[in-house]
Amino acid sequence: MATGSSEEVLAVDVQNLIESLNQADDGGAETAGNEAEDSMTENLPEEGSEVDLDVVELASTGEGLALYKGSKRVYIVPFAVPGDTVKAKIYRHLRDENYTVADFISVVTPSPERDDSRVQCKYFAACSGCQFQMLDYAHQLRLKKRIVEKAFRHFSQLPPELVPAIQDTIGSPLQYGYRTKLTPHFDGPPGGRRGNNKQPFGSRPPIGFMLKGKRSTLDIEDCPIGTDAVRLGMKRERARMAVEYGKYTRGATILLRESTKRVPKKTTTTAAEDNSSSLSQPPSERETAAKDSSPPPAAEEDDVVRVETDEYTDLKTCVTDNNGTSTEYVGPYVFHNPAGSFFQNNNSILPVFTDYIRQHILPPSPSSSSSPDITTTTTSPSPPPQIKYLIDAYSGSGLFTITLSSLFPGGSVGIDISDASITYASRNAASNSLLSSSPSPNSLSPDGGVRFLAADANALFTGPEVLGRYPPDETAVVLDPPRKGCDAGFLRQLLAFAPRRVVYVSCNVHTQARDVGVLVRGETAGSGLQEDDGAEEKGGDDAGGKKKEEKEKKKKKTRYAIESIRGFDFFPQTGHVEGVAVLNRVDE
Ligand SMILES: C[S@@+](CC[C@H](N)C(=O)[O-])C[C@H]1O[C@@H](n2cnc3c(N)ncnc32)[C@H](O)[C@@H]1O
Repeated sequence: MATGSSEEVLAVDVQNLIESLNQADDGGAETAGNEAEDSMTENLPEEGSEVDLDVVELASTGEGLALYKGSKRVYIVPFAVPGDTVKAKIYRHLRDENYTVADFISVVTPSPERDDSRVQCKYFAACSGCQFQMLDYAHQLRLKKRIVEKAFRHFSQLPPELVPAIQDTIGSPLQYGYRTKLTPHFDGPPGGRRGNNKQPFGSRPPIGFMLKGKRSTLDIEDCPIGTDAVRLGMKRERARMAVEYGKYTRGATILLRESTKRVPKKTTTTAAEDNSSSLSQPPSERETAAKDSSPPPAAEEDDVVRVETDEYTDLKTCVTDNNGTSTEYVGPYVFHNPAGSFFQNNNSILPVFTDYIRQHILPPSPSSSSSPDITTTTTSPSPPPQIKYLIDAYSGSGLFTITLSSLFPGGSVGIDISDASITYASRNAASNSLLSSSPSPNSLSPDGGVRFLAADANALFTGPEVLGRYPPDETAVVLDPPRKGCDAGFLRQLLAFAPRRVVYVSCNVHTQARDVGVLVRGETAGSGLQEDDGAEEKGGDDAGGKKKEEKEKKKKKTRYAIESIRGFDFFPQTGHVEGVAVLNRVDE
């Protein structure tokens, strides 16, 4: 079970529910372990039978946790919310995992929170996505706040006093029609083993998403969380497959990625053209339209969705070529991306989200904060130095590096393991007039510009570039790793580097909580760095004294305090939430 995986998250929720049931029980002395054993020896309903279950909790994976006839065994049932009584079919009793998995059949008595008229998708309760559709949106946001709370309670391994109250989840402006990327798939023809099956399909295979709880694909005509352009793309791809299915001998995933061509209605000076546009200006004060060098949409007029505003017309199309380019606008910035590589999937929330990161990447000014600045040492009356440098680890095609760069006069560097994303990141910096004046495209020199490096994030700490050139006291780091989080080596090196401020963004709040726990507990700065042999100390001269002082400093523990944590709803109708944790180095 990988840390922060759905299986682990579910297992933790089940265990906590069993413990709370035990505590509520009169005979509370019984342990969760005993209870689990009892639940396996009790008469369990037969696999395949249908039973009524009372849903008492919502797991952080989006499923309901239910009980059967007063027993304390936990049943996992999807598409159900606390307060529901549902009819479910027992799928499997999992002895090791200590729970039973069941398929949802129907609602017997609805929870007061449930209103099925809210459901906008005809595949609800069959497709594995979008389990929250029956809930009011405000309620979905409250549930996501709770998911973040539980993640930090159970996965950070921090005492409660070190975790501030989780703030309210910021909602998505669009709650349907928001996903700029969908990837329906189809399976290969039956009867063959991977790769060896050369038989063509006899008819168009089902194209869609996984059936909930099954290893088969549900044919999906339309997906209402997709944007209009993506939904049109889905229709077009299904029509193409109805003709071309015979060409395929294997299963495949179809890329549907929205791309925007922005056509201004009146001439505006672009940031790229305006030489007076200063890097230190916030984007709101720059001219609006960033230079768009994207090609015009090649699609037929029928495949173009037009979105009109006072200033421009957006022509939205759907890219299906993984090696193609997609273009998105976030506020005044334009981003070109390799269509098959990572870019955030909900464009509607990105202006709100990137503004929030802009507001929090630097410490609050003393006048705007009632609490003392915890990065200021208590013994020194002098204010801490200004933060001038930004490191964007796991930068993708530069979303944060570019939207934050005007706050960092010293310079910004983004690093990502994907060559394609970094090639586009440099192009995006140019399109937004932010390229460094330094001639070498891979140079990290902090000269006020924006730089990108195609490498593993650990490379930040292995060369002299960042360690030598980005003073930790004047550097902020934004982290946005993939779902599995940061690796232990990266966190150790980050602690050794000890930047003043860290903003950790993640689409998996469980691995985020784990990693934030590591940063808050801290490690000895300098661990992993080469130790000196202490020869100079023996002389007891000035140089020796300095060396000793230096060594003492290295031994100091670097740790962080959490300033704030909150979720952003990038994924309405689902149980997923994007977390943002803001951390300050604690100087002791
Ligand atoms: C969640 S995405 C974030 C991208 C970007 N911050 C954004 O919002 O568009 C995670 C990124 O981490 C990159 N990545 C994965 N493993 C990495 C590693 N070991 N070192 C550097 N980047 C990595 C992926 O290529 C991907 O672009």
